[in-house]
Amino acid sequence: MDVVVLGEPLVEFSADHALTEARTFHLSFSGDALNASVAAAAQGARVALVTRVGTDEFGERLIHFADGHGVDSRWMTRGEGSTGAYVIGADPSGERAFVYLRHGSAASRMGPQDVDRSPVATARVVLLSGIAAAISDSCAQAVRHAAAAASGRIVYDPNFRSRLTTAEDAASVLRDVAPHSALVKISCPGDSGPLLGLTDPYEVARACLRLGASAVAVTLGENGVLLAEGGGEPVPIPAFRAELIVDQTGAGDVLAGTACAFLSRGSSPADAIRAGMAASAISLSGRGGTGRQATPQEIENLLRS
Ligand SMILES: Nc1ncnc2c1ncn2[C@@H]1O[C@H](COP(=O)(O)OP(=O)(O)O)[C@@H](O)[C@H]1O
Ligand SMILES: O=C(O)C(=O)C[C@H](O)[C@H](O)COP(=O)(O)O
Repeated sequence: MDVVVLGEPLVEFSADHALTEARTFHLSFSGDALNASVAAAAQGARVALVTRVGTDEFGERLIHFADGHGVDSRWMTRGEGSTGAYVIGADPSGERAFVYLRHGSAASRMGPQDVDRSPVATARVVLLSGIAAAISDSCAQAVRHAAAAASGRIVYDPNFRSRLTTAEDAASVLRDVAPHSALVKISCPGDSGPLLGLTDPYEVARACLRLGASAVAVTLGENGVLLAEGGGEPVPIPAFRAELIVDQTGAGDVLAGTACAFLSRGSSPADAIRAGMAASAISLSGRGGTGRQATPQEIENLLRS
């Protein structure tokens, strides 16, 4: 495999109104692990998603969705617990409001044994996230186990979610996984504030290098990325101009998945991140994290522009 992603795909129900009033929901398929897997597969990488879904209809639909987007679903096993889901509403302030329906889900029952029976140890690049580590203690063990099994080939996205974990526990996973990471992608201030107590991107980059990551991409939304590699000074990379912004959800996941695809074929962290940034700018024109995939040609055109 070029890229293996460990985590929980989610069925997404989204509304254009506040959840206190919404009556109609749009169904799509998302979750950070699925968003990133689909983005990596769109670049031609051989991608496996390692997860569990329920034996319910939604589990079946998630597997079909992954298959249909070129993601190898052989390690999406079906078992006890329901398929993870979440509901998104538009808060009157414009902020997205999330309700998770994932407690005790099938994916939350994963553990180190799921890693052992997957291609993690032999994959070129393995994408792990703080969300995967946050959904249960056994999943946190699986993430740490995968980091050790693919040491030096890990891309890590802390993706802090205060509804799923504490800043203290999330920081502990970051400290444990960073030394195994070829690249840490951390959002500032969203992840860096709670996990590192830092909101200056330069300080965040240096702190992640000190934790042992080989390279760090500090994501700054429309302000792009600050990229740092061991030994060098951090370099700001401006965002590509998005032609159309429909939904920012999942932009970071698309960046991470696309960067994994490029790293797996030997690109430098800087080239991989630039490709990821191009893909995420294009993805903003689609709804949710899997609504719009950039083609390799579109990325090439944007990188040349
Ligand atoms: N409005 C935007 N215009 C252009 N690119 C964007 C915009 N928002 C996000 N991006 C791109 O997506 C990347 C990730 O977005 P960000 O919101 O920082 O994600 P996350 O917080 O999940 O890491 C950014 O670094 C940037 O390259
Ligand atoms: O909370 C979870 O478990 C999710 O997976 C939610 C989302 O699908 C993405 O993670 C979006 O995250 P951003 O890329 O930061 O917009």
